[in-house]
Order: sequence, then structure tokens, then C-alpha cells
Amino acid sequence: MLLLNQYLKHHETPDDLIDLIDSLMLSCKEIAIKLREGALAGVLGTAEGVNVQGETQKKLDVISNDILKAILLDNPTVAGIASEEEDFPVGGNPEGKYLVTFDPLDGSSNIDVNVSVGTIFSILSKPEGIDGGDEAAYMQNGRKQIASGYVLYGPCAVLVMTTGSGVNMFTLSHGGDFILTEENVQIPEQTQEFGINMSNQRFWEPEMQAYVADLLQGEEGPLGKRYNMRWVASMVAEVHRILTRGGIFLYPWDNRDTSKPGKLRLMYEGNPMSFLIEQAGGLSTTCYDNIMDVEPTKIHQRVAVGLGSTGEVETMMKYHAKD
Ligand SMILES: O=P(O)(O)OC[C@H]1O[C@](O)(COP(=O)(O)O)[C@@H](O)[C@@H]1O
Ligand SMILES: [Mg+2]
Ligand SMILES: [Mg+2]
Repeated sequence: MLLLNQYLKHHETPDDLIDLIDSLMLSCKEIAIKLREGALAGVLGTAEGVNVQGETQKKLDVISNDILKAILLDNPTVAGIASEEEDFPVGGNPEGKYLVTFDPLDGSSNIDVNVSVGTIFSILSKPEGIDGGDEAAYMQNGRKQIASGYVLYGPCAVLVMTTGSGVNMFTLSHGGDFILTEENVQIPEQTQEFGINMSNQRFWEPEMQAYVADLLQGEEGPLGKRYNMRWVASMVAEVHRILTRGGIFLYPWDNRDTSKPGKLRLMYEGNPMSFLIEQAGGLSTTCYDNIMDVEPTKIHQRVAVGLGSTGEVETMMKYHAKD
């Protein structure tokens, strides 16, 4: 039985990074407790606030954000944090080495119906000479990530993480330890399962319309296979399914709001998930380019996402290829 800390030490993870991951996991354990208590603790329901992206915040979004913010800013290795639920990055220790970006509660529309949600995080180095409270410090593409991961709060709580040498899964035990349960996760290259919010179909680009129409034709269509479909509406749960048994997850650009390049956020969802997917042998793309090559210009930037089993993602990209 290998605990998270032991695993990280065995793999020569720097002490300050272990310390930071420790703080992140302490936060996630607290969030897991709040979620478990749910209505008993009176934490479900819609809060008064609206977040920076104009969406209604659930109480637990706010609570989870506050937990992460307080614990991370108390850690001297943290030079700053940026959260989906904060308007601006918040500076930490000016001598700190790391920046942390996070989506404190992903899939929050699922909280009230008691379906899986998660916390997504990404760790970057603080560039020299820029304050960790300054948005410019975070303008680094996904390839610069030192670590990324998520904690899925499902029937059990699972940490899935990469520090750049593979993806590992750790299950939260009754005693409060994250225990290694799956080492070097690999996504199957081929799949017959897709996930997309079909209700947005008429808003997609013709390329995505054509691809999904062919998926739906199954073995009678040009792709020659019968596909299954899943949509949880929690990105964490969808990515976890893909890491576990393969598949393709799509949240493409659509024309509901043409000022946005997608619904999901590059710094809190796109990049951390892409790092995991690539480290597990999968592919992650905007449908045109690799997500981790997108140069961020704004902390709350959106991105179109297509990720999962390499063979299927490549097939989807062929529909989008410009001659
Ligand atoms: O409601 P939709 O359009 O199905 O969108 C679901 C997507 O939105 C998200 O819930 C966005 O994340 P937040 O809950 O953190 O805002 C993703 O987890 C999920 O993939
Ligand atoms: Mg989210
Ligand atoms: Mg969220």
C-alpha cells in the first residue's frame, strides 16, 4: 500500500512541490466532507452571487473556493492563485515558487442532484520579476505546467494526477489518506463511446455536425462502428471515464455566443485535463490545434475542447482539417 506522499518521494518529486500537493489535498478532503454532508450541512442550493463569467454560483462553489484559497495562500511555496470563481488572480508569498490555477468545483450544475463533481488544478512556476497577483504571471501555455490533476467526488473520492511522467490514481481511504490504486494509466487508442451535449447540435460548426452525424449512423455509416453515448455534464467525470475505459469528450465551439471560443476555460479545465490526457497516451485539441499550444491572453479565457482516445480524436480532427 503506497500513500500519495510516499509515492511522490519515491519518484523524486521536489519537497516544496510535495508540500504544495499536500495543501491541495487537504483542501480537497475538506471539500469532500462538505459534499458528503450536502443538505445536512445546509450547503446545497443557489447562492446570491454571480461569478465573473456571469453564471450563478452554487453555495458549494463559493465554499470550495474559499477552502482552497485559504489553505493555498497559507502555504509559503505559493506565489499566487487564480480561480474560476475569482475575478482576478490573488498574490501569495512574493518569495513563493509556484502559481496554482483551479476550478474549485467542476460540474456544479450536478450538486443539487447529487451527481459527481470535482476539483481541477494546475501548477505553474512563477516567472521571475512578476508578482503572483499579476495576471501576466499566468500567461503560460499548457506545456509549461509542472503538475495537474483533479479530485473526483463520486461514490469514492479519487485523485488523478500527473507531474509529467505518467498519470496515477489515488483513492481517498476512510482514514483520510490518498492511496495509490492505479499506476501509469493508459487510455485505449480506439473507442466506441462519445460524450457531447447533443442539445447544442444546431449551434455547432458544420464540421462537428458532419462528424457527429457519422457517429450516429453507427456501423451503417462511414466510421463502420456502433457508438454508445454518455454525458454526465461534469468534465471531471467525463475525463475520468475516458482515462478508465477510453472515449472521446467534446465541448466544441458553438455560435450561441460568438464572442467566446468555447464554454470551458483554458486555465482551469482545458490545460490541466489536456496534460493528463496526453500523459496517458491520449490527444487533446481545440478540434484544430493542440490545446496545450494555445497561448493564453486572459486568465478566464475559454477554449473549444475535443479529447480522449487518440484514434478517435484524430478521426474527429480530419473532419475539421482545412485543405
Ligand atoms: O451544462 P452543459 O452545457 O452540459 O455543460 C457541462 C460542462 O460545463 C461544466 O459543468 C463547466 O464547469 P463548471 O461547473 O465548473 O462551471 C463542465 O464540467 C461540463 O463539461
Ligand atoms: Mg468547470
Ligand atoms: Mg466550477
